[in-house]
Amino acid sequence: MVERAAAAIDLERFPIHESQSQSYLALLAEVRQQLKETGCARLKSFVNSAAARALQDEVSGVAGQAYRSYNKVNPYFTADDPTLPASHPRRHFERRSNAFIPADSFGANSLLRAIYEWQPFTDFIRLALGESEDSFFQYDDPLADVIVNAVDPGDGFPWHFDTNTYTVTLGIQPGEGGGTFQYHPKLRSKSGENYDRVAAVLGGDLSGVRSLTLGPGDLQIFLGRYSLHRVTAVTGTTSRYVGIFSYANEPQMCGRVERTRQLYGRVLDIHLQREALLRGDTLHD
Ligand SMILES: O=C(O)CCC(=O)C(=O)O
Ligand SMILES: [Fe+2]
Repeated sequence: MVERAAAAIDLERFPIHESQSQSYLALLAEVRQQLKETGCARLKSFVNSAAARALQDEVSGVAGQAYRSYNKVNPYFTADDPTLPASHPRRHFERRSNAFIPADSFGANSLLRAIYEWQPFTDFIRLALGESEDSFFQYDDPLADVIVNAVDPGDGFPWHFDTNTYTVTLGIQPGEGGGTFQYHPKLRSKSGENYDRVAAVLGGDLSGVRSLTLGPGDLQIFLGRYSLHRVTAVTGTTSRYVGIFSYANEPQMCGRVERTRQLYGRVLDIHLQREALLRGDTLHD
């Protein structure tokens, strides 16, 4: 498993297995700089082309297991607030169609999982994000630790801020057309929502917006909590596949029961048990 990850990653350009080397430190500095400047770091062809093709085959083989859910969302995933003016960003709702291929589709033989499980990969992501060993853990959720976001032709993902601080994605299949990842770097910050500028982008002002297509094998580290972003509608006949690797700041973190049911259409014992632990009982509300 470990060897598969090492063989899949272009270690000449991205020597993430040699943490003491000069080139490792240079790579780390470069990624950190990109994150500081734009909130988004992209390592093009991080996975070599043979492995990228293998990932495409692997994901196509389990795409039928994707769970689809449809809803209307605002950029903050919050409920409508009729006390605000109609033009307020929190009242801007767009249709979101979402299909996640759950993590249990990627078992012990999965190359996508092998990359996620490779310790040098986790360490590199952790250091790039400036996290310490006691504040950075793989997500402990067998349905959600490593998943694929599958966007079918006609679908997209409207403007939003992520709930989590960062998202680590791996391009697998871009789709024929569309499916562009667009983001406005650092549109909001800890100190303010910047609603005026958010409203401008929602209204079509793309002047501060950057666009990129995540090619097969490209790795992206993105600080999605502060940068408004979307995926434009996919066109053509093939779906867009992006692997999503999840991490948490505490050990043993897994999804809440309600949210897991929304995203995957089912829950596992671990979700019920952890929630019971948190709540102290297993009674229904
Ligand atoms: O598919 C992508 O490139 C990003 C999706 C995204 O923004 C998200 O899952 O929050
Ligand atoms: Fe996002």
